[in-house]
Amino acid sequence: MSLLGVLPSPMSHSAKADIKVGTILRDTYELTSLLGKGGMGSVFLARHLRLPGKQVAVKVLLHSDDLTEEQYARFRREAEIASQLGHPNIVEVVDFHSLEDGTPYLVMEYLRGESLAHRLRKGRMSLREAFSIARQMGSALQAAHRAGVVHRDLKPANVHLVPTDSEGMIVERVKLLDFGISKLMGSQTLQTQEDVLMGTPRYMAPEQAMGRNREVDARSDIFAFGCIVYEMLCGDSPFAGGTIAEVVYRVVHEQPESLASRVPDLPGRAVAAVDRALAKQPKDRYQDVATFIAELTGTALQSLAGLGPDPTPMPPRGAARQSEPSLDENATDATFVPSRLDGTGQVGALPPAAAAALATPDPSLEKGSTLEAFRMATPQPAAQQVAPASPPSMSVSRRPTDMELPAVGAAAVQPAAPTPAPQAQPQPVPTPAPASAPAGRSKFPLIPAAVAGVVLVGILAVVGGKVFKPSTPDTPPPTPVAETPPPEVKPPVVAEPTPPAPTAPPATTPPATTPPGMATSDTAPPVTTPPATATGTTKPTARPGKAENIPPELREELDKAEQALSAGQLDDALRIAQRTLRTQKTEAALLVMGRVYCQRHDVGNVNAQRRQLSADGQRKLTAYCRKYEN
Ligand SMILES: Nc1ncnc2c1ncn2[C@@H]1O[C@H](COP(=O)(O)OP(=O)(O)OP(=O)(O)O)[C@@H](O)[C@H]1O
Repeated sequence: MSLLGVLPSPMSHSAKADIKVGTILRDTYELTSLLGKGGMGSVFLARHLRLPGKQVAVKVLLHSDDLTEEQYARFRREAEIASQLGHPNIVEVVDFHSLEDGTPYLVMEYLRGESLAHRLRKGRMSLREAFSIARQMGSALQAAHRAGVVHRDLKPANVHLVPTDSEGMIVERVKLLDFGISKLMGSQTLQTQEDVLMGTPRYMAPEQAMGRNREVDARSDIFAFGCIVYEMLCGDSPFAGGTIAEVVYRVVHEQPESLASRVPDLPGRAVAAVDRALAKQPKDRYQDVATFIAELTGTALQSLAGLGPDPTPMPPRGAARQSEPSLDENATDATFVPSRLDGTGQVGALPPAAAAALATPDPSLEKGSTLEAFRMATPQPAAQQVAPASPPSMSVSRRPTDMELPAVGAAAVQPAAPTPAPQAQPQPVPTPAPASAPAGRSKFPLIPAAVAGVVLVGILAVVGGKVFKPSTPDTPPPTPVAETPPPEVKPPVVAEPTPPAPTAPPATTPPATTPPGMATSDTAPPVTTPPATATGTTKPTARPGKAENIPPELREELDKAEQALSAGQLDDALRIAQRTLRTQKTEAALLVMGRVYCQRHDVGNVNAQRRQLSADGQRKLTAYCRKYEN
């Protein structure tokens, strides 16, 4: 059953009020505090009422009485994509449901720690720390791209740094968030329509800033990734400052100040890699994330993903109608989502204040979101960002400049073939419309018009030459921060022909013991055809009716997962088992995961695993879980 099976049709959503702290969703999740508000909804910390001690983050779609199909599709997509990618560096989605009134919500793992955006307020990072984060991001992005998904809204706010226990040390695990506007490669759904601005201007690739959404592919993510690496290494984003129009202009036309002049002690290799990632033309950028990471850090990105059959990309969902933009009134540093240049008069229909914001450089935007230009020009309520409830303070000290990392000799991942982008076509110059907003189109009529205006400005800038003279960014010199050892990139476990990802370090190997109540044969039982996954995709499934054919290197990984489980290292067991699923879906991996969830009393996930098991596997899991009841 698809995640959407539980939801009513979009048109039936009728929530009349914002959800409040204290609300209990479906007798299961009690909202305990507000974590923040984004463009799509509010994110709450919540506790699971039947699993004492289990905390989750619940994202509830706001204003669902005004919900358009596009917004609904975006929300649904976020849930589906994150749950199906199942990568240790991508936030885990554990549930998706709707309130009695139809308001959809999605339940994610609760991420402690802080966003990369928050971290970057302290200034630039050491090379070592930046590389560690970049490698983990790269691993997640590579998995997404291989699954046919382009994120399209990579920015520091969507990268979370989670302090994690590993092998007796605290390391930081990167988690990528917010697949809300991601695009399935080759899909022609709403997300690929032309002439709309989607993403966050400061991190948008030129083709994206121009609204050429059919040209957006994995290489657009690489551009955004390059912007983030630039910012980590020098403390400022490459295209920051000024109005939205100026940012768009710079993204499309101007080279940012070279990292070499801003941070002279950076290795030339890193400078060159970032320069190439930021190339204006997709064909001049890296064609895949693995090559970018290899050239940036000097060490190839490793992944199990190349070992087995590629996961089947999720089929595009029914194309939802392109309609209202989905910027929420409370969006903070939010993402632009579609506002059409459809000749309805919305193009360029800027309210005077927004038009002024486009034309006038605003130095106060140096550090903030480009969206803030509109917020300042339009009477929007202040955005809310609420600090997480008692985030553990993670004192990760950095080392003094550590400009060269030793290369870990490792086999390069065979890069996935990039999706070729169509040749850029000259864009027609839209005719500016009168500066008045059409009434009654939206609850927040100014923002869509303003967003559409940005696209117009971007296109005008591209086609008509230098429309705006951007102000010279007044950037303070980077402050070298002497800090500490960031999370190490762990030495890989070599598995032939391709070693596993360095972002998911293998568990230390405890003595192999059989887990309590689990026969050894549980790890590779004969299986029958498992039912379709909860999300209805066609990932490789275990073979029916005979023992699984598991390659030796995968078997080795599964053994490690078993050993970690029996040693009580649940995180490691889960991570290793999940990692193997990216190569081949096996009953053994599903059983390891199911048993981890049993021990954690995570009923929802136990059931999710159970549904994918053979009858025999289900029996074994049930027997095992009995021991952990109560
Ligand atoms: N799983 C999570 N655990 C902890 N905090 C989270 C989680 N998901 C989101 N948040 C926090 O909730 C806030 C809102 O997040 P959300 O993804 O809705 O919006 P956003 O990314 O800020 O905006 P937009 O979606 O418009 O780009 C952010 O501060 C984010 O860090």
